[in-house]
Amino acid sequence: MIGAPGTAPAIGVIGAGAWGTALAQMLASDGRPVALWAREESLVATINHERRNPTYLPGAELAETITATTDLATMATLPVLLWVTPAQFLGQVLSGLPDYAGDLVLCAKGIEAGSGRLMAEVAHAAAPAAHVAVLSGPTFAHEVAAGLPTAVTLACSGGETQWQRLAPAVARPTFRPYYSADVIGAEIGGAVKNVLAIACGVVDGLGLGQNARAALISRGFAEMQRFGLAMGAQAETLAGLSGLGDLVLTCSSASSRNFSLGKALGEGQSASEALSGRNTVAEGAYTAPVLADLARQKEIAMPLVDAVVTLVRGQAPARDVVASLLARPLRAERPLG
Ligand SMILES: NC(=O)c1ccc[n+]([C@@H]2O[C@H](COP(=O)([O-])OP(=O)(O)OC[C@H]3O[C@@H](n4cnc5c(N)ncnc54)[C@H](O)[C@@H]3O)[C@@H](O)[C@H]2O)c1
Ligand SMILES: O=P(O)(O)OC[C@H](O)CO
Repeated sequence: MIGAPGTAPAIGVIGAGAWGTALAQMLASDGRPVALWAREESLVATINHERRNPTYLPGAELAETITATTDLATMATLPVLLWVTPAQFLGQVLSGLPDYAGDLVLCAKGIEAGSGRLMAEVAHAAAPAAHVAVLSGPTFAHEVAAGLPTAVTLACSGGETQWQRLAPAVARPTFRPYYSADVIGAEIGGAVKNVLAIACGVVDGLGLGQNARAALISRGFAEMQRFGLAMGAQAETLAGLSGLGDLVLTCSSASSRNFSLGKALGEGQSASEALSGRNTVAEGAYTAPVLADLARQKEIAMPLVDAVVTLVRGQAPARDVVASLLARPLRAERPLG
């Protein structure tokens, strides 16, 4: 049983990394009980007894109404689960709950390497009866945990009926979801912006200036639009919180793990040095190669994404990669041309 008798949670969070823990804290901010699943036994004990998560979200004092557990089967009894394991582990962990039939809100941002599947496709295959939604937007975990305001896209595969169920379960005074029915668009914005944030970090690490960063955000958004529209996303979703909003956030701050990975590459660290020794996930490094493959299959030009692949594979130094991007033939600005 999760929680004290009479205080059983109606909502659970799967994954107690920085984002899962911050979401649990946000959901508990009005005193409601929240169940939080972690893989690590020791982390469960620390959260329950010391009210903190020093491994993934240091500095936050966690609400008393959060109860951590390693028992996935108990989580399956809850009607709403926010799924926050990193993108590459969604299928593996969700396969532990194949019969889950509640609302499954996907919060990871990435594309599955190997299969090229977006998160909702992975979820449909692993738990076919679940009602999938995607929550994505400009959300640094430490800010959300501290109660600072933000807004997100909540894209519901079950349309407005599902939104009517989920909005009150997820919204809090400083956490404002906006409805969308465009699941693919919400997923693509979050996955692509992580890759572009690595590129922006490289620009920062090389000291190329703020003009270059703004130019990269704009040309990166053109790549996101080209890819997204070809995959069936709606333009308004890509221009919204989960697309452009999150792109601007993640490309502007070393608080982003993806940006800081790129910054390290720009400062001259090798890809293996920059990637090793992290216990936090920079999703863009795993999404970039599979995204580049998907784009190639669809004959969509994504030169910035290709450049990030070259960098995370350690195939060329950052300065050379930037030089070859700048030497590309001049062309019209049209994002979709
Ligand atoms: N941190 C943020 O600010 C933030 C905000 C929005 C979205 N996200 C997204 O949320 C997702 C999770 O990121 P995070 O920041 O919470 O993670 P994190 O980097 O803080 O922690 C890593 C997580 O991966 C888990 N993990 C490691 N190996 C695993 C395995 N084999 N199987 C299952 N889980 C494993 C760890 O238990 C931990 O929960 C990512 O897709 C990220 O893009 C993060
Ligand atoms: O730290 P990052 O780069 O994983 O970004 C975190 C969130 O996705 C920002 O919205």
